[in-house]
Amino acid sequence: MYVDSEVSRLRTVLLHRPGKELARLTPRNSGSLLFDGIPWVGRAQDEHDQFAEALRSRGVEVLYLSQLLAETLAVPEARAELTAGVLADRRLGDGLRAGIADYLADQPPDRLAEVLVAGLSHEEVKPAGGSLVYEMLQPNDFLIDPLPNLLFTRDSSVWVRDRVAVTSLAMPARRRETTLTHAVYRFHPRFAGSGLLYDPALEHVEGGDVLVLAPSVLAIGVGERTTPAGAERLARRVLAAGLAHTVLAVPIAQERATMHLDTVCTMVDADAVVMYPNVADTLQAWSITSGEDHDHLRVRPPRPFLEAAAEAMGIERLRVIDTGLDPVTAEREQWDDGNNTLAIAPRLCVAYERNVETNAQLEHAGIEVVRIQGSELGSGRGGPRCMSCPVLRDPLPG
Ligand SMILES: NC(=[NH2+])NCCC[C@H](N)C(=O)O
Repeated sequence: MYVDSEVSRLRTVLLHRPGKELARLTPRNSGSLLFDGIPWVGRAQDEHDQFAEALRSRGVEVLYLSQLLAETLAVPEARAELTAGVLADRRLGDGLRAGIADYLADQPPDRLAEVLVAGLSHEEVKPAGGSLVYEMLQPNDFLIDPLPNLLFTRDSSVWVRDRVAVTSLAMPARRRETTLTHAVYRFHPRFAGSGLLYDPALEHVEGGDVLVLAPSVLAIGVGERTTPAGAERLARRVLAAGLAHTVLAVPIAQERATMHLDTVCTMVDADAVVMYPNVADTLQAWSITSGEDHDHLRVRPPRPFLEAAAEAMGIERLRVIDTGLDPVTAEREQWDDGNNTLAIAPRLCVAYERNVETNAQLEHAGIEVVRIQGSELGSGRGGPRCMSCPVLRDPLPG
């Protein structure tokens, strides 16, 4: 497990193939569950399988979160922790809690994993003892909420070199995702001994905001999800552990369209990014380095992001692939995750095929684009980068 850049050869990636949790979305709950439409589940799965195949056929090992979770649940301590987590929900009441506890105790690991991801609705359980809560709920109410955004594995954990940061998700609909990743990284044999850099109890940081610009340089978007306090905490941890010498805090508009830094900027080469043209000239960065001792940080006032990044990365210039799009096309394609590419290697990235103009411009600039369908996957507002958590990349040649 090792990641020191956004672009060096990708070897292992963590994905989540969407399942029954998507079938829980309705027009009434999709807003609070952070989807802009009601995806066609079977087609979303096909699209996701194509995405996984595009990676596999290029030599990338694909790990599936559900499988890791089921294997993790074979460990009694992990099972106890994750079960206790959902039972602690204060909406339940004692009668229903006991009924759900009995139900969960009867499930084998793979079904339990499915319940933890897809949730549990009222009609699926019948508590043996009396429960006012159970009687008063409607058949389709959730007893355990579904996690449709687990698909975006980028956000619930992020690797910085050989350490993993289990993040602290800001939106209520996503908080429980990190109980799953936290358990997987601590209890699954594959990750035994991995050092935890961050945990969900800390200030909000989401993985979509974290870019490993170079082996010792991190950029952290601060906006709708990651708070200044979260960026500061992660910066302290990364600097103290010697995993970076500079962390850039990058303010982004606190809007749905730009919920993470990776919705406006992703790397496509060791010294190049594709960036939403409407922000390319205005993005700023505060730069954070270590002060005299561990407790002190040196925070420098904001400067243009591209300048601050190039300086920290020790390169003359961070190239922006100029998509040259008119503001309307740029806005449409940004909304559909045109800037949210996943690099498999330098100058080779995966992108949604629908962003025709952005992809054409990337190719024009010498970037090979592996196009995938995303009409259904994209209804959750996330592209190839959001849907992937790199676990192993080759070290970036120095
Ligand atoms: N890294 C990303 N850009 N992730 C996209 C997450 C989309 C998800 N529906 C949310 O609103 O949280």
